[in-house]
Amino acid sequence: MKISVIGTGYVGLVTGTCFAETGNQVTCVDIDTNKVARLQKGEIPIYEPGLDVLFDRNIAEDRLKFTTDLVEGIKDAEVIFLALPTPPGEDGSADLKYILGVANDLGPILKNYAVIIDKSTVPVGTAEKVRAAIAANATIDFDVVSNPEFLREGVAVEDFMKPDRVVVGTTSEKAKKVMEKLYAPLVRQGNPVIFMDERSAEMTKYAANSFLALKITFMNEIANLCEKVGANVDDIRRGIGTDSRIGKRFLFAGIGYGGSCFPKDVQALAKTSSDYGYDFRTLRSVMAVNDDQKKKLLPVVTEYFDGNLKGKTIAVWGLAFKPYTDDIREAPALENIQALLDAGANITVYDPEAMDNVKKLIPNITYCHTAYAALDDADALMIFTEWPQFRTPDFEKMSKLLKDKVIFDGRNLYELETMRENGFTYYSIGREVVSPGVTA
Ligand SMILES: NC(=O)c1ccc[n+]([C@@H]2O[C@H](COP(=O)([O-])OP(=O)(O)OC[C@H]3O[C@@H](n4cnc5c(N)ncnc54)[C@H](O)[C@@H]3O)[C@@H](O)[C@H]2O)c1
Ligand SMILES: O=c1ccn([C@@H]2O[C@H](COP(=O)(O)OP(=O)(O)O[C@H]3O[C@H](CO)[C@@H](O)[C@H](O)[C@H]3O)[C@@H](O)[C@H]2O)c(=O)[nH]1
Repeated sequence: MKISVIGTGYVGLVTGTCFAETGNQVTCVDIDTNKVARLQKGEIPIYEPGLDVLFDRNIAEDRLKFTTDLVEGIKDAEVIFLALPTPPGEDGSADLKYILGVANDLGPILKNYAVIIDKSTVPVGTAEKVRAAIAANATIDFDVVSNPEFLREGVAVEDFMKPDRVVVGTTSEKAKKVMEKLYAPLVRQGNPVIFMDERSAEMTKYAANSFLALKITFMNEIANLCEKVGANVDDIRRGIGTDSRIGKRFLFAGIGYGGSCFPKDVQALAKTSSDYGYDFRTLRSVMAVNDDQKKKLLPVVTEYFDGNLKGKTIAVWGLAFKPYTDDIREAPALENIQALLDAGANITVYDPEAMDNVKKLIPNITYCHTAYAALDDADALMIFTEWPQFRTPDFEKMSKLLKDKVIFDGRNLYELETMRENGFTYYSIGREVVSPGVTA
């Protein structure tokens, strides 16, 4: 098939590359000239494991192209993906200006029947708006389909190539056939392509993200209670996750959820609810609890240093909102670093992939080449991202480098017993505090 992808960010680039990999002819369009120039030179502008192999192969085999020219980009396309940003507007609703802007541009330049696919996360009713915007200027037949994307950053290629399910919102039989053909190579193991009306498809995406955010937030509240009653949240996770009705995944308590999706999508669903006169109380709680959770370790660190962080050096491990990505959107680390700086602390940081992105936002901290370099002469370590390389560090080396052997861990990386054996003071989430000389 001839496919066009408009918007070549995390979703667009993965979508374009993966559909080239299944043998289609793909052109990716973006208005960011710098990004397109890099892509045309064979450079991937994001860090996404496994994407490079597919990207290089499909460019070499001439199935994957990049352009800034929309007319050229959609020429002869049977399928046109909209993988454009939908950031939160001032009132929390998803801002549709990018999607509707492109929809307005598409009308006059469509020259053959095409299925236009909303891949972006968009509120209920958007497909109707996109259809109306295109139809206002179009002279030929087209369909608009809602096809939300469920990939996770860091494992995007795997999620895309082997999706748990594909959700397609359309009532057009013609579009349905195109979508079946497009996705057939990705669902050969029998994972379903679930057809529904477009409003339900749009809502499914928000329901999925909000439910996952709720699941994490519930565990974060259990963790907060564990700290008070003297229980261990990791044991509770294992104890409940083995119940197949609950499931093992997305039960890890921590320093709050971040990223480009959960925060904005929970907010957007809450806004949709209030627009329709429904008070979605669990969503309001999820947002409020997560805001607090992200700041949870700040008073703990401050109290440890007797209420005064002035002149203290805090080492930070992890900046990305999660491992295996350089994405720092809504990353808990950033808010915490800013608060520590405001309190007069100095910061030394290490992240294997995300430091370049943070440098642009927070230039006045020390970026280190290794995790250990960040610890040199620091008064304490804070951990915000569970990169695998932080999981089994050399505790002896850490002891020598840190001025004070204290760790504030927002991701529960270490066993309490290990920290006790190594003589650290160790604060984590939903577990007892480890203090040297104090037995469990
Ligand atoms: N990032 C994820 O993991 C993920 C997963 C599922 C769904 N989504 C949803 O997918 C959508 C895109 O997210 P993303 O993370 O890929 O965003 P992104 O910011 O990484 O990429 C969007 C791209 O669109 C380009 N763009 C903006 N206006 C344009 C225009 N008029 N023409 C062509 N290109 C234009 C931007 O330059 C940018 O490269 C959002 O709705 C998001 O909620 C994201
Ligand atoms: O048990 C868990 C799992 C995740 N998180 C946090 O939740 C956030 C989101 O993580 P994850 O869902 O893995 O990353 P995303 O790439 O943001 O993916 C989510 O958002 C995408 C964009 O909508 C969807 O496509 C995906 O299905 C959905 O998982 C991160 O801050 C994680 O640290 C936890 O705190 N505990």
